[in-house]
Amino acid sequence: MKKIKNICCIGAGYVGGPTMSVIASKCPEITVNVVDINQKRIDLWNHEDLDKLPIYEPGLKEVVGKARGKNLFFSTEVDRAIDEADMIFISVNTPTKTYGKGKGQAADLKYIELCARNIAKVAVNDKIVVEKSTLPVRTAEALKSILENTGNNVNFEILSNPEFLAEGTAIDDLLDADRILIGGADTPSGQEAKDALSWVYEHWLPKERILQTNVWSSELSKLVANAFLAQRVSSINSISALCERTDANVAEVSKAIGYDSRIGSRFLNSSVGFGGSCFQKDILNLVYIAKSFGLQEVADYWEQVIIMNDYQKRRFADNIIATLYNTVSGKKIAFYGWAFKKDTNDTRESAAIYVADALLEENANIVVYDPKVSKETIYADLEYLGNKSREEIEKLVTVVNDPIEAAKDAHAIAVLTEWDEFKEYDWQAIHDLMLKPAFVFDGRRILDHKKMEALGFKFYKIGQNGS
Ligand SMILES: NC(=O)C1=CN([C@@H]2O[C@H](COP(=O)(O)OP(=O)(O)OC[C@H]3O[C@@H](n4cnc5c(N)ncnc54)[C@H](O)[C@@H]3O)[C@@H](O)[C@H]2O)C=CC1
Ligand SMILES: O=C(O)[C@H]1O[C@H](OP(=O)(O)OP(=O)(O)OC[C@H]2O[C@@H](n3ccc(=O)[nH]c3=O)[C@H](O)[C@@H]2O)[C@H](O)[C@@H](O)[C@@H]1O
Repeated sequence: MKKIKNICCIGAGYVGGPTMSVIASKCPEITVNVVDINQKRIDLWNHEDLDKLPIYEPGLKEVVGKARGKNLFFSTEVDRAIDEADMIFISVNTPTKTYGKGKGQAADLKYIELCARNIAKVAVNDKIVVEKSTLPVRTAEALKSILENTGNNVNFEILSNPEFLAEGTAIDDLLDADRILIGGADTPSGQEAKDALSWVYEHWLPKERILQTNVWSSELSKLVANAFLAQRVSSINSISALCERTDANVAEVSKAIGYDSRIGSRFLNSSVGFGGSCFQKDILNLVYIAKSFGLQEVADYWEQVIIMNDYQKRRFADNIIATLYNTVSGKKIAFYGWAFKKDTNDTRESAAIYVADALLEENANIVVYDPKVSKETIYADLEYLGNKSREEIEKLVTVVNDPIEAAKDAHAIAVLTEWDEFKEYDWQAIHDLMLKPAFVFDGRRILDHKKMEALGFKFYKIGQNGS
């Protein structure tokens, strides 16, 4: 069996960085080069202070600290890394297209294509090329065509190996993955490539968890896994609206249905809406693919997951406005949390951005506190939406490093991320500092209804009326 000696990963982002760090730490005999065109990002990966890594992920700095400089290297020398590698992972971003055909739905594959052309140009010996990025089903076909038509007559074996890690738990997810999915061609060289990649993962995972399939099943399974997960969140969020009208409690409903082993209890936490760089992007991609094959009903079915998520974010913002006597103009509203979930500094598609946008439309003054997100990121997120100028945003939105300061003289607090520290605050002290009546809108269901009411708050929790 072919034993891989040198791996190159193109793309040092939320997936490339942690994934390759774990591979390097578990496979000391393999040299792993993680390369990126973003010099600033690479400099941070190489920062001597491990607290300055470009990504915050529990356990990441320990893994990087163990392997970096030994068999794990971060650099911008893309061509050299491609040349030296037997196996090349492509882990670049695949955002939703913002222009042209498929705008707003299809995946933008320009970065993938650039990688393929670069690999083809540089490679002078056979390579296994692994799709790590999430891609539309049948992308491997396009990759193969580019590699074979622009390459130096070497053999490229293409595998699909989608990543299932979740941010905030990336290291644990990688170390103890439920499964590893490897799609490849059903030919002797395809089988050899699949076995070579399986061997890498077998350094720390039992063989039974490594699934081999054809390429198309693997590519499609990644989109389907995210669609099913997001669908569960939208399903329970749709029920949260019904709970608020009927005095049912969404947590009790989740628990009651989750006890059914066919349904299962995970991923049934009602919230202000799912965020993150992938759920929406991947479902839109699935919708686009279904439409492109003329499967309109299939497309409509999955699009509803996004529609429900948008509804949930809007509903949360509308409830704040309605509860604050139908006007938030000039009122100070503190946001606790900006990241799309706890334990990450990632804010892509975070519900907080959309709730803020809706309140800014009503001229609210927003003060944000998030333990891991920078001021610049928050401003950039709002600017990216394009509804307000940078100047207007800076006038209406303040970012602070202290949750108590955020609460001072606020009309309301909205909890947008489920950071553990929010549960530990001295909420009595916070209440004392706020204007009265002091409103708290819990979009993450992390605070106790009875306690908050006993402290004097007017307390609103997604999916639940009263205690
Ligand atoms: N973020 C997540 O939790 C997960 C993401 N994925 C998928 O993994 C892929 C990557 O996602 P992230 O790591 O979050 O993206 P990211 O945006 O954090 O990182 C991508 C990196 O690729 C680099 N890059 C782009 N084109 C390049 C090129 N031609 N040469 C060298 N570097 C280049 C960018 O500079 C960037 O640093 C996406 O397809 C995503 O859908 C899959 C599972 C989980
Ligand atoms: O392809 C990807 O990018 C990844 O997308 C998700 O991972 P991630 O987005 O990092 O985080 P999740 O834990 O899935 O949370 C996504 C969003 O749903 C929300 N959520 C999740 C679970 C839940 O019960 N309720 C809920 O509102 C979270 O707060 C968050 O905003 C998947 O869980 C990963 O398996 C996948 O690899």
